Parts: sequence; C-alpha cells; structure tokens
Amino acid sequence: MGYIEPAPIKDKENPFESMMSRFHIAAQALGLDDEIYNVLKSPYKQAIVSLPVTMDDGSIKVFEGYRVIHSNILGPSKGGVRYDMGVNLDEVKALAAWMTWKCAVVDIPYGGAKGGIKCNPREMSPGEIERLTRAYTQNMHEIFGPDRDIPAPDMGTGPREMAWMMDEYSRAQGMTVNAVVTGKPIVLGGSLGRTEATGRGVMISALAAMEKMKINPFNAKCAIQGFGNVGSWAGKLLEERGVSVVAISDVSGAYFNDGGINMNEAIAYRDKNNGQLEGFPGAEKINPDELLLLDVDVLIPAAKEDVITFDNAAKIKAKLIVEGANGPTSARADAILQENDVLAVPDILANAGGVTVSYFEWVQNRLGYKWTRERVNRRSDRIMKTSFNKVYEISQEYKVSLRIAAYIVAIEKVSTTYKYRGGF
Ligand SMILES: NC(=O)C1=CN([C@@H]2O[C@H](COP(=O)(O)OP(=O)(O)OC[C@H]3O[C@@H](n4cnc5c(N)ncnc54)[C@H](OP(=O)(O)O)[C@@H]3O)[C@@H](O)[C@H]2O)C=CC1
Ligand SMILES: O=C(O)CCC(=O)C(=O)O
Repeated sequence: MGYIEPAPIKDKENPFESMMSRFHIAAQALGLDDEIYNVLKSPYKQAIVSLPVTMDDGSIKVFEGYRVIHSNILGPSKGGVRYDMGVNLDEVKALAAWMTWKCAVVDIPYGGAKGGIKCNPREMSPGEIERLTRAYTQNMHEIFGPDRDIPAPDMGTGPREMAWMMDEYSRAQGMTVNAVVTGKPIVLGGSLGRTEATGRGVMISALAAMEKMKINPFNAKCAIQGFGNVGSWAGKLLEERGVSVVAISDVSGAYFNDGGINMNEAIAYRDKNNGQLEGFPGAEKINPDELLLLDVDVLIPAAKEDVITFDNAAKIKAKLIVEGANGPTSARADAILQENDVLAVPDILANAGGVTVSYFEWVQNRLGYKWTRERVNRRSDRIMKTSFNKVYEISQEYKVSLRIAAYIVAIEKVSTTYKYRGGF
C-alpha cells in the first residue's frame, strides 16, 4: 500500500482532516487497495452556488450554498442541509463523507452527501428563510432527486424547510415528488418517529455502551451539549430510562442541576422562549466550557464539530461519550481519550438513527403506505443495536477504538461494493 500520508493535523482543528485521519487508519488496518483508497478519499461532486434573496426591507442579499456528494456507490446520496454561519466547504466535505460511512455502518442503501447555507436563521424572518430555501432548491434541481440525492434536516433546519424544498422541487417537476426529501411534516408524507429518531438512536447507543461498561442507567448522570432536536430528544428518552440529566446547554449558555434537570420542563421552557434556554429556572447557569468537563458518567455532545479537542480531552471526566453531533471529537483528541479509557461511541454509529428513519420515510413514500410509530421505532432500534454490536465485535477483533471499528465496517462495505460494480 502506497497511500499518500494525509496532511499532518494542524494546530487548528479541521473536520475534513479529522475525517481523513480516521479513514487513513481504518484503511491501513483493512489493507485497502491504493486505487479504492484514492477513490473514496475524494468527493464525487461538489457544488457551490450563489443565492440572491430579496430581504423583507427590499434589499437583495447574496448567500452562499453548498452541496457535496461524497459517494453514491451504495445508492442515491443522502444527507442533511445545515443553516449556520459556520458553514464552509471543508465542513460540508467532511459531513458528506461521514454520511457515506454512516449509511454503510447501519447497512442502508444510500451514499453520502451534505449541504449547507452560510446564514443565521435566527436573524431572518420566516419569509426570508422560505425564499432562501426555495432559491437553494431551484439551484440544486439538477442534483436533487429521489433516485439521485435526497436532502434532510440538519442544524438550523427542520420539517418546515423540508416542506419548502419538496414543494419547490415538485413545482419544477410538474408533479408531487415527496420522496425527494425526508424529515417532512407528517401530512406531506413525513414518517412517524423521524423527529425523535436521531435522539432515540443516541439513547439506544448510550444504553448499549452502558451495558458493556456495567453502568446502571438508574445510577448514571449525563451532560448534554446542544439542546436542539438531537440533544433534547436524547435527554428526554434517557431520562425516561432512569438516567439523570444534570447539565444541558445551547448558544445562550450552560445550565446545571446536580439533582437532575426535568427534561419535559426544559423542553417546554425552550419552546416558549423562542427556542432558547436563556433564563431557564430549573438549573444554575455555568460556564459553557465546564459542561464538557463535568464529573458525569455519560457526555453527549449534540451541537457541532470539534468541541472535544487536543486542548480539553485530557480534562474530560465522563467515562462514556456518545456523539449525537457529527464530528464533535477532533482526531487529535482520540488518542488522549483512549489513553484515559474513555469509551467514545462515534458519530457515524451513535447518531445514525436519524438517517435510518429517513430511509424508512423514503421507503414509505415509494410504497405509498404509512407505517405505525411502533413499527418505525422497533425497526430502527433493531438496526441501531445490531450495528452497535457489530462495531463492538470489530473493535475487539482488530483491537481498535469503536471509532476506527466503525470506519472499518463502513469502508469494507463500500469498497466491496465498488469492487463488484467496477467500471473505474
Ligand atoms: N437532526 C438530525 O436528524 C441529525 C443531526 N445530527 C447532528 O447533530 C447536531 C445537532 O443537530 P440538530 O439537533 O439537528 O440541530 P438543532 O439546530 O436542532 O440544534 C442545535 C443545538 O446546538 C446548540 N448549539 C449550537 N452551537 C452551540 C455551542 N457552541 N454550544 C452549545 N450549544 C450549541 C443550538 O443552540 P441554539 O438553539 O441556541 O442556537 C441548539 O440547541 C449537528 O452536529 C448535526 O449535524 C446528526 C444526525 C442527524
Ligand atoms: O436523515 C438524513 O437523511 C440525514 C441526516 C443527517 O444529515 C445526518 O445524519 O447527519
């Protein structure tokens, strides 16, 4: 194997470099062919678009939008669309590759993609967000498609944006095409269980890891960074299974209560308070950096990339990290966590419940038939548990971390499919 060494990880964390560094380690452990290594390290397609949008005051503002398709070898590419000021090409490239590995880890027939628009939805009116979403969809019309590339929600987007994307795409097609996006409102063909699916998968992964570590959920404390879709659902579902959630946070700050924060109260407060926890009375406000370093059993980063880094990894006291967010741990932090016996259930496994139920939504749209919530939950729980066990077994067999084991499972599947398909 003559792989070109990945660029050395620089002082500043970079999600694409972190992704590549783990890919490289897993590829070496697997003895992956050079040719396939080179194919899989490069995204299949990268689109950058300018989106002029009329703002409410009549001015025209130009936004930058991205869609990166990392691979479509296992099937149509799949991945969310993020609205955030931090969106940039390197981030979207890493997120797209993680989608390829994630779909392969849970064995669903999709490739990986991701999209994003550099914007601050909190400072925009619903009308401005709708016009931006429609402009993005028009521009991506040649890329999207139920058999080509299927968007879904990510940070800053949800069912409302998915409804606009579906409508805009359908108008251009001259017919309703609901399978072109997932995470839609239920009345438009959304799946029961999709809203909570990612948090539910995080809960299943956390309980599976706690079982291996002999941590009793009823004696366990948990801290959650990010209290949006993923963080709040993971917290609520873990609380229902006995875990005490002692700390939560969002951009407004971090909130701590050693006796446990009531999840329903925190969610209700956030929903009445313009989506933020600012002023939440059920806990004391602490420094947001401290949340990651609390003396808890389980830490769930559920906000953004590179929050567990070379600088703070050694100070983490949690014994178990379950990655709700994509890329919350930088590559340079991996070795420190391993040295300190901190078990990290990686993003491409832990947060795969969302794309799994997105797949169920797409299947239901194509069948023209609705599944019950019980069926959705039962099937996604089974996939999450089976995938966890498979990754755990590989980690024992290869004597590697769960993260590298998950990459091994994924790369093996994608590369085997490449070999059978051939044509390159
Ligand atoms: N939605 C999904 O199905 C999936 C999401 N993911 C990943 O999960 C993560 C969260 O996504 P999702 O829950 O959908 O996004 P949301 O937009 O619903 O929520 C994001 C949350 O993170 C908070 N946040 C943002 N920056 C910080 C910060 N620096 N410190 C603390 N909190 C912060 C936000 O706060 P505020 O509200 O104040 O801005 C908000 O509470 C992302 O990494 C995403 O890629 C992964 C798989 C699927
Ligand atoms: O539901 C989907 O299709 C993708 C969700 C997503 O973007 C992710 O898992 O990071």
